[in-house]
Amino acid sequence: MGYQRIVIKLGTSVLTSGSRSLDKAHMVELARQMALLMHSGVEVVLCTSGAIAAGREHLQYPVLPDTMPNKQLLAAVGQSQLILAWSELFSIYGLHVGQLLLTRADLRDRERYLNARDTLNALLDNNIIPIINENDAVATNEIKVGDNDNLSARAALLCDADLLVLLTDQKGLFDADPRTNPDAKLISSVKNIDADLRSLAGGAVSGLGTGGMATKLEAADIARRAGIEVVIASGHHLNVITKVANKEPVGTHFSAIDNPLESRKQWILAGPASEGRLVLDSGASVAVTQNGRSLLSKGIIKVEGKFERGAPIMLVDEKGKVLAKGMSRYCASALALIAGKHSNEIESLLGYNYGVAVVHRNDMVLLDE
Ligand SMILES: Nc1ncnc2c1ncn2[C@@H]1O[C@H](COP(=O)(O)OP(=O)(O)O)[C@@H](O)[C@H]1O
Ligand SMILES: N[C@@H](CCC(=O)OP(=O)(O)O)C(=O)O
Repeated sequence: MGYQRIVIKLGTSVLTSGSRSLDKAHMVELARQMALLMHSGVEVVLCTSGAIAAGREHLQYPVLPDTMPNKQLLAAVGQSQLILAWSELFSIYGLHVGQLLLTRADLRDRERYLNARDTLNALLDNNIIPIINENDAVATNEIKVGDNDNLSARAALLCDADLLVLLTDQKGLFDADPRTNPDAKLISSVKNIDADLRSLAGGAVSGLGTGGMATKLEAADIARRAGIEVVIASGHHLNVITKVANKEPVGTHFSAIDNPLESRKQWILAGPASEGRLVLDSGASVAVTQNGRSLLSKGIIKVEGKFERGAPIMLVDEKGKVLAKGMSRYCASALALIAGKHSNEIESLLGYNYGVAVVHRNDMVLLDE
């Protein structure tokens, strides 16, 4: 059984072929491959970078101070050029495109998340290619990260894809950065993303890219935990898109986990970055990770960061190892008061009680390897 719905992320390095401007000739080739899939009944969602690069090109490489508003200026100008280019290229193959500019806020808010999902499905149901990019004009912190790798993973969760393809300027994930290590070897398949594997991935070097391999691994981990296979490959490999769609061995393949998260936990995992951290004692760490229990106040050693009730937080052990991501039932200041105390003291200490579990197991996604 082939893939039915594929999210394809094209990094800046692929769209510019390492130059300062969009490589329209290569974009035609990529559009041809995606059109071939669409016409064969495989649904394609395109997550495209390149707005900032396109903006610089359109304005003829203005010398601008490296400020956030100027990056947003370039992205705002470039996005219109980018979507125009994709619209014209796909029209060659008889396909229309629809633009979705998303931010983390759109994916954090459940209603906006569901609205975006409905739009994606409506476009695909009508054989129209959804084209997604970060809404850089308003999403300042995302421009600083500029991370379309993670955006494409969230798009894959949003549209319930069965494959995420991250195309870049390297053949895949290597055991070291191939730019600086000529002896680096390509890793062809990954069954588990652990700290050792993450340590192989450096940041962006191409100068035009933003995410680097580190964000590609973050994206791969989110997608695979939701049951979505992932491939990282070179956007310049001959027929890379059709080959990956046909399950030919190209790039680095990441297996999906056997028991994918249900949709609410996918939403927690792919939701906003964590705002706080709870340090758990050894007993709570075992209870949460090995016994699947909820986190009680007694097991909290330390509360780090400021966050409100319902905010996503990271649960770590005494050595700082990340154990889980969850939604806290209490704000940071309340947790600081009840940390280390027995659950039956909550009411007396706070004057209110949202329940014994500080983070309920149904609001928790385990991340320990
Ligand atoms: N272990 C690794 N394997 C492959 N590439 C790596 C690795 N570590 C760092 N990199 C760097 O990540 C870059 C790809 O990320 P990036 O420049 O952001 O491209 P894109 O624009 O496609 O996101 C590669 O050009 C490479 O220099
Ligand atoms: N929204 C930005 C995306 C930046 C980004 O993630 O770039 P890359 O690391 O090349 O995928 C743009 O279109 O330039």
